[in-house]
Formats: sequence, structure tokens, C-alpha cells
Amino acid sequence: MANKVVKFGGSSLADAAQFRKVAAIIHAEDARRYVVPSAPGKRNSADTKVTDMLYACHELAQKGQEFSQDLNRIHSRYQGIIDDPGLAFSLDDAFARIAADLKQGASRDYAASRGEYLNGMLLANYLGYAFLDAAEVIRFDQNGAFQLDETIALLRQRLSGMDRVVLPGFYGATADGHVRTFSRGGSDVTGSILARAVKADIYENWTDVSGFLIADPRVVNDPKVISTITYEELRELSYMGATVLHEDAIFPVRTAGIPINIRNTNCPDAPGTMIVSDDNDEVSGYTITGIAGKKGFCAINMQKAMMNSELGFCRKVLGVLEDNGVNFEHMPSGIDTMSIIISEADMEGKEQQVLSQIRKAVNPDHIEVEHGIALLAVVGRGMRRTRGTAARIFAALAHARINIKMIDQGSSELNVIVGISESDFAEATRRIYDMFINSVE
Ligand SMILES: Nc1ncnc2c1ncn2[C@@H]1O[C@H](COP(=O)(O)OP(=O)(O)O)[C@@H](O)[C@H]1O
Ligand SMILES: N[C@@H](CC(=O)OP(=O)(O)O)C(=O)O
Repeated sequence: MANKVVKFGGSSLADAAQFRKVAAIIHAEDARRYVVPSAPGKRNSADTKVTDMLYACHELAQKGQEFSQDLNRIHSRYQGIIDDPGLAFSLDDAFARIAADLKQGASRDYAASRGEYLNGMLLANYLGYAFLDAAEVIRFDQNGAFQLDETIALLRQRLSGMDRVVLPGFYGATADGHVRTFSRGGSDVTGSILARAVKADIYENWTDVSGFLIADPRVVNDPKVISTITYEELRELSYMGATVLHEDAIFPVRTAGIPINIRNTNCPDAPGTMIVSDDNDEVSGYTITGIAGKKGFCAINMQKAMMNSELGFCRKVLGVLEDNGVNFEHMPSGIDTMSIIISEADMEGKEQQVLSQIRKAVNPDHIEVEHGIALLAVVGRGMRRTRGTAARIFAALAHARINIKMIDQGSSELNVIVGISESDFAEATRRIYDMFINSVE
């Protein structure tokens, strides 16, 4: 029997009307046997996700402050969904337990995980599916590192004999029962792991857009849908800020060759985007597959005469970063100059210490930190067989008088990354989109 894993994001389960759509989608195909829900998300752009409301409750509880009103607000969101079809189901006991646990100092991860836990129980009841608590099968070690092999074994063991199951996304637990979560958006990862465990024919990831779009729809007006994208391209785009799918959701299905299909809960007939294996030769009509980017980077710019003949210069500088636990993203260099691009979050509170240690280690003639940098990735397997892609990117930016601070082309010729000022971010994205997509029609 065909077998599909279907993950529904928070936007797909935000309220009673969305639940009805989700139930209709699941019941429309017998193969949709394994369901992974997120916590209820935003009902409109001004709304708050249940996960964020739970983090807020946890913060109040930690400070010893009253949080019952906040928790009641969360309860009423679920109650609205229960009351819509008039389910004979109550989350009263579950909420009482959460309140007691928070008062007794439950962890931040535990608090956040309750959004998916409650939604999983509710959705299972709604659909008439069995509920499997992710804490029993998604395994983390004591340091919070996810354990794939152990999890797959546990899932296969628990799922044998279970026909139709709801497994909440985003969290799991250590062997001794302490709840841990993936990073934000991590229900996508749960779906991918489950697809691997049950050897699904396909992993459908249902969200609020009709597939992976060539650019972020909040930046480019009505961007086109990408019909096919490879895992490798998708990982590049997700890492660079295209938030549709968590970047870690690729690994579990990639080796097993299970395709991911991004679909729209609000437009279920649209085919969405197929994410397929890297050796897929079918090329889209455009040179580029997608554009994504992130703000919030800084650059350490260094200059020293004869830098390139000084043995170990690079190693010493990177050693300072390593000693301070700072990751770097890119390191463009010249003969006497070198820049290191780092996320601001990674440098927070460490800047002065890092600079003084670099000064001590390599004695540069000049060193400064430049803030407010955005990185933009232009990604596409079509670039490998097309000449002049970089030239077109630069032309698009030059026409808009956007200054390029850094350029990096990956050795796989799958992406070109440019560093620009944060204030140019949106315009740069639009100009590149126009150059590659609008101007070839
Ligand atoms: N390239 C892109 N294609 C589609 N959506 C994108 C892209 N980049 C950013 N997004 C944003 O990602 C959102 C979907 O992801 P997310 O909010 O995590 O959904 P969900 O609640 O279903 O998990 C879209 O509504 C859109 O605003
Ligand atoms: N609810 C969690 C996990 C998640 O994956 O949510 P979503 O599918 O709505 O992105 C979060 O907000 O991060």
C-alpha cells in the first residue's frame, strides 16, 4: 500500500477553519497515513504563534510571575478548534499538568514542545488516528544532539502494527525523558525522519504558499513557483533564509531518495514544488533556481603588507575565532587584505576580545569591523552550463547602484553569494529576480 508522510505547518493549523482544510486533505487520500503537525501558527500577520506564547509563559514562570492568563489564552485557541466540530475531547487535564510543570521549573524546551504535543493529541482525535508522543521515539543525547539511528529504530519498533498515526513535530526527549526541541521550524525535521523510518513514497510538506518560490514573497511581488528543485539547491536556499523548509530536513530523506513535495493547504490542487535527488538532469527554463538571503552579518576587514607571504597568517586568525567559539561564513582575500564574514549573533559580546586577540596573533597594519551586511545567494544547477551568470548578477546590481562588498562562488558552481549593505537587501533581490526571471519571458 502506498504510504505518505504529511506534515502540516503552523499556518495550516492556525484555527478551526484551517483544521477543516487539513482533515479534508488527509481524508482525500488513503495513503496519507502518517501525520506530523506543528503548533497552531499565526492566523494573520499581526498574530502570535502558540510556540512564542509558550516561550513567553516559560519566561514569566522562570521569574516567578503569574502566567495563568497567558496560558488560558493558549487554551482558548485550542478550545476554538475543539468546539468547531463539537468534539467530545478536552485538553483541561493536559493544561493543568503544563501549569503545574511550569511552576515546578520545567525547561524552556519542554514549554515550547507543548504546542505540538497538544496539537498532536487534538488532531489525532479530530481525524480518528492514533497519537504517538514524540518524547517516546525522537531521541536526543544529553547534550541535545539528535540521534538518528536510535530514533529510526525506536520509530520502526513503535509503529509496527499502527496503521494511522499522528506524531507531533519539533520535539523529542533524552533516554531519561527530558524533552528537547529542534531549532525553530523543526517540525519539518520530524516529518523527514518519520518519512525515512516508514520508507514513505513521498514526504508532503503542507504550508501556506503554493510551493517553493523563486524568491521570498514578502520581498518580491508574486514570484513564480519552482516546479523542481534538487536537495542540494534547496539546502543552499534554506540555509540562506528561505524559511519554507528547515535546512536539516533534507538529510534524513536525501540518502533514502524520498522526494519532498511542498504543497499549499489553502490551494490543495496546486502541484507545488518537488524536491528531488541531486543527479536530476531536468533543468528548469531559467539559469537560476532561486534567490534567498539573510541580514545580520558583519565583516572583520584586515590589511597587512605582504600578508600572502606570511606563513600561517590565516590559520592564526581562524584560531582566534575557534578559541572564541565564533563560526565564520566566508573569507574573501586579496594579496594584502583579508575579510571574514561572521553573523552578528555569533560575534555578540565577543567583538573586542576577538579583535584584540587577532591583533596580538598577527599584528595587522589595519583592522576594523564593518556592521550591517546582508548576504544574498543566487542558486541554480543551470549555472554550471551557462556562461556569464556572475556578470548578469553584477550588472543587475550595478544598474541599481548597489555596492557589492563581497563575492563568493561555491566550487560546485551551484551558487554565487554577494555581500551587500542591509539597506540594499530588498532592492538587490528584486533586481536579480528581474534580470533572470522577468527579462527572459
Ligand atoms: N522562497 C520562498 N518560497 C516560499 N515561501 C517563502 C520563501 N522564502 C520565504 N518564504 C516564506 O515562508 C513561509 C512558509 O514557511 P513557514 O512560515 O515556516 O510555514 P509553516 O507555518 O507552514 O511551517 C511563506 O509564507 C513565506 O512567507
Ligand atoms: N512550532 C515550532 C516548530 C515548527 O516547525 O513550526 P512551523 O511548522 O509553524 O514553522 C516553531 O514555531 O518553530
